Amino acid sequence: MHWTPEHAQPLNQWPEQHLDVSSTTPSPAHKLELPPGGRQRCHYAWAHDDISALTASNLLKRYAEKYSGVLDSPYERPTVGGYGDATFLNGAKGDPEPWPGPEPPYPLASLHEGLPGTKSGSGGGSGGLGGSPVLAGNLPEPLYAGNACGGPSAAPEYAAGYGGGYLAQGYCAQTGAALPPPPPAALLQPPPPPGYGPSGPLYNYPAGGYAAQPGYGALPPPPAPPPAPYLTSGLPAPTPLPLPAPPTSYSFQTAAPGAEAGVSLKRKAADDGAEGRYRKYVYEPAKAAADGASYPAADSSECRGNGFRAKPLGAAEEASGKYGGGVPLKVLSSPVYGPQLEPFEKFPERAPVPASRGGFAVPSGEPPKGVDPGTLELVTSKMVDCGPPVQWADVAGQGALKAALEEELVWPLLRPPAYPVNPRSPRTVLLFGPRGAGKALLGRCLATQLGATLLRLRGVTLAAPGAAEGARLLQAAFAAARCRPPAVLLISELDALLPARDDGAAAAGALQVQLLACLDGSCGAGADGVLVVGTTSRPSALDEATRRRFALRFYVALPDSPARGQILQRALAQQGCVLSEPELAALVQGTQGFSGGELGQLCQQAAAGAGLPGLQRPPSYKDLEAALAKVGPRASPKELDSFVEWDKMYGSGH
Ligand SMILES: Nc1ncnc2c1ncn2[C@@H]1O[C@H](COP(=O)(O)OP(=O)(O)OP(=O)(O)O)[C@@H](O)[C@H]1O
Ligand SMILES: [Mg+2]
Repeated sequence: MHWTPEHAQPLNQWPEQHLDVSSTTPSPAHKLELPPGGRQRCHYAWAHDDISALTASNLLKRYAEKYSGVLDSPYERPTVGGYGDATFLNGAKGDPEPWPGPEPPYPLASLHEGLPGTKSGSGGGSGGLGGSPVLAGNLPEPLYAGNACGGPSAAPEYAAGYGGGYLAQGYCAQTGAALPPPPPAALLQPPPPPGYGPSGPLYNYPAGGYAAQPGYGALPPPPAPPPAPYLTSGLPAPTPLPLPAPPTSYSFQTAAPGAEAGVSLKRKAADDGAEGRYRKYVYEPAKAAADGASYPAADSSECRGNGFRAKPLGAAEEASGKYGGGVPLKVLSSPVYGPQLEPFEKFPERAPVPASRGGFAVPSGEPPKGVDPGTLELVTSKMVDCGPPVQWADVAGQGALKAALEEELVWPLLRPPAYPVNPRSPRTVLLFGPRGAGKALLGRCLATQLGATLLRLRGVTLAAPGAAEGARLLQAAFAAARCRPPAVLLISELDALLPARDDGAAAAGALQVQLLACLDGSCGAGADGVLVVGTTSRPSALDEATRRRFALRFYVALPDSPARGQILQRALAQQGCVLSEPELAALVQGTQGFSGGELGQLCQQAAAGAGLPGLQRPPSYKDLEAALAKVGPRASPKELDSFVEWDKMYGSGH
């Protein structure tokens, strides 16, 4: 400052002059009250804002020397008790008042932004560097306009856990964790909105990473999160995003959900969440029976329905009796779902029937009323199915259908007390779909699940001897079923019992009349413990009277690709043929539209092509390719469409 005589006068008489700035720290006498609003302006008598070039360069040089070390040195968190926000924000030490008035024209990040608990967007003394809080924190006050008027002379210090009035609601004070030195460049930009960090990854997962998804196997936890990148916005990391919904899919071995025709989204949606629920339906290649049969033949002398072994009654069997009539059954508990799923429990053993009565006999020893004993004997010997038990897992695919059958039919029949709402659980179900799609197989499976004796009839067989004879056999079958509960009466090709719509032959009518009477319960079908399963590949041939007699009507669609693969593998394994993965995949692809029955025929055809009977070697892929020329799918696309249409109109959906 150049001394002149005017300067001898008292200060306040000094003429307005420009200040020759040599320090920006005004002496106490010059400390200004902050003007309301707006940025602080310093107007001293001698202040003027143009300084000589020499002075400016001296200043720059001095500051450059003085602070070059600071800029290069790592950021050290200011010690406790240093200057708090107040100092910085207001250029007046310890002044707790927030920066008065409206925010400065643009949201400057205050010195403390970037520290959890700092007031975001607050008017701040940080000047010139565009909201570079921490960098600003490193720099001396000359760079802060706010401090030009009495700011601290040293880098501001932050009280650990600072919680002064400047903190916006909801922010927690910095807890003393040293902040990593911020990337200076990143701090030169205006603070991004909360939740967005620098160009690096979004910091949005909890410190411990995501918990493994329940049920779908523990997802590998994501790598430990990097140290929280300093968010230039100065805001604490946003709350973690909600965990992603676990993936939805059936857990048992079939195609992707919905791949099976007619699978209702409702049921799928209802079941998607039950992880592992359908695990019990997983299709397991059967243990090839010694004689190569698809199922180990049961010992027919012990035939009790599906080849059950007789076993002395246990206490549980005594206690039951719901379906036992005179023949108490072990109380079946419904299969346990979910991860703790037990392997499908052995279906109950049926109580032994004294050998003297053999075969299918009335528990009380009395033949059912109105039924000729000879006919009864015929029915018993011809109709009782002594095939091996069929578990859900023996039926490839059909996941949603199996679940519907179990929930709407098996459970209510097995556990009436658990279903008080529906005192009369359905006792009639119609399975319709293409030939060989597995309708009879499912009927047998129902008998196994119910621990029931299985009586099998074929519409064609009943109709063959004439309607009158057929009607008599039908009546005997129902009576036999009634006196050996629980029993499943499986009537295949139901449509054959009805007169062909076009010829209206009266004879067949008698058969249909008998069928409807029996379905109405007049010959035992309504009795407890008798389930009638009708199957047809011509549902449209059923008239309304017959259709309405079946409380449930389910579409048995052709197997999807995974199911075809499982059926092929099982059939070929029984012939000692093992295909490579690519060969099996090609075969599955090449048998699109085949039913389970047709796949079995294909394998038999291939085996036949693999050498003379008795000299056969296991069929090879080439034999299968050759067999494809002879065995093809019977159901036409038009026919398949008609099934879907009928299902939409009359099906129970699943
Ligand atoms: N989903 C499946 N899983 C395993 N095997 C199957 C499946 N579908 C059909 N099969 C096999 O195909 C053959 C025919 O099955 P099934 O008799 O149940 O067909 P269907 O629908 O009753 O035929 P139809 O309409 O001619 O009476 C059986 O050997 C059965 O084991
Ligand atoms: Mg059948």
